[in-house]
Amino acid sequence: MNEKNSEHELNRLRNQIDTIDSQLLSLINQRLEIGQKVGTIKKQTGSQILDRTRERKLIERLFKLNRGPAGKDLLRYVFNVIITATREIQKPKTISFLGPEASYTHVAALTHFKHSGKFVEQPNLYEIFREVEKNQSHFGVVPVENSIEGAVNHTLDLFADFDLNICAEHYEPVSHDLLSITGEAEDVQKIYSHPQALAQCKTWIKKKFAHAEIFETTSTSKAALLASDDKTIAAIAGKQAAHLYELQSIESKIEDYSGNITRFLVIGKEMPEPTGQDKTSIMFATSHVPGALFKALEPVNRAQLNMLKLESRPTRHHNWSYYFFLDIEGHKLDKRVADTIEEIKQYSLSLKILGSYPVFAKEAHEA
Ligand SMILES: C=C(O[C@@H]1C=C(C(=O)O)C=C[C@H]1O)C(=O)O
Repeated sequence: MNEKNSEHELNRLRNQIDTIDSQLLSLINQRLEIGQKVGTIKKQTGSQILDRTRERKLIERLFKLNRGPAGKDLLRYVFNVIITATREIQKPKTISFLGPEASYTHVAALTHFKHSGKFVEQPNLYEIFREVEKNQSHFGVVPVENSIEGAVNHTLDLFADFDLNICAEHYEPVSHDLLSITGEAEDVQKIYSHPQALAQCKTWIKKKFAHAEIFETTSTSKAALLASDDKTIAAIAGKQAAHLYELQSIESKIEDYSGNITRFLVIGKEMPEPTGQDKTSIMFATSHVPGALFKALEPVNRAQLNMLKLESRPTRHHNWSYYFFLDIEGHKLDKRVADTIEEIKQYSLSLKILGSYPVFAKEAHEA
């Protein structure tokens, strides 16, 4: 095929793709409209939006119908997104995240909710908790722990101030870029980022940008936004922020350790049902006497429950008194878990169940 012919053929094929895309768009919208009608019936009959049996049958039917080249994984992935959107339209959800757009919390929120819902940015973590408490948002997404830097203390402290449930957990890989308008290292005089990201890259910064002044921002995307206005500012942020704020990468993967991952929590007022693979998070304060923590944890050991995490934070009410944040295996409706929590309560000054929720399964968010 000569150049002219192949260009002609390419145009013809792309026109076909455009026609198919128009049909797909129209079909997706038709499906969503039908979903809305199904939603109205469910509301009248008082039935639940989610119908897992119907969803499973629907996917199985498509697998049987399929003649390729699409594989099962692709079909599951594509239809999962469409089904999530169909569920969402029956009962729209509002989700608060740490703004501005393209922060890691935003990315985690989008991935967790499969881009379905109304995503609203908040200027800080406190506002996320407050929006959910005031019923302005159904859910909030907050970072709680990073594999390099450890606990996000601010989030833990907010659990003491608000009575909200943990409804889910989400793990999101985090890889940082140094970003600026020009993408030239010699233009950089200041480095902006969230304290967690700065800490995750501190050795790299010391080695490569010892001369730069460091400034903390409320989020990595806020740093990117500020960098998009001044070529002497470089932001440590993710690829999504680079894209959104039209920044160039000076260097990628600048975190001090690879495999960097952040655990996020979805907070809300819902209480997830047991799934058989759950975690329960509690917080409690022990009295300031020798052996208090040991006594409080003994029931966990006796019940042979797996302890998944233990963190401590000052209560801020009295010096040297602490809140302990404990994650254990199982759901609070499991008798063994409920009895253990009752026992811990007896050795605690106060105890709050933060929630029982399914253990994160990566596949659930891919498929
Ligand atoms: C549309 C419905 O509601 C939900 C969405 C489904 C879908 O997108 O096909 C299927 C089952 C339900 O979880 C339904 O019940 O048919």
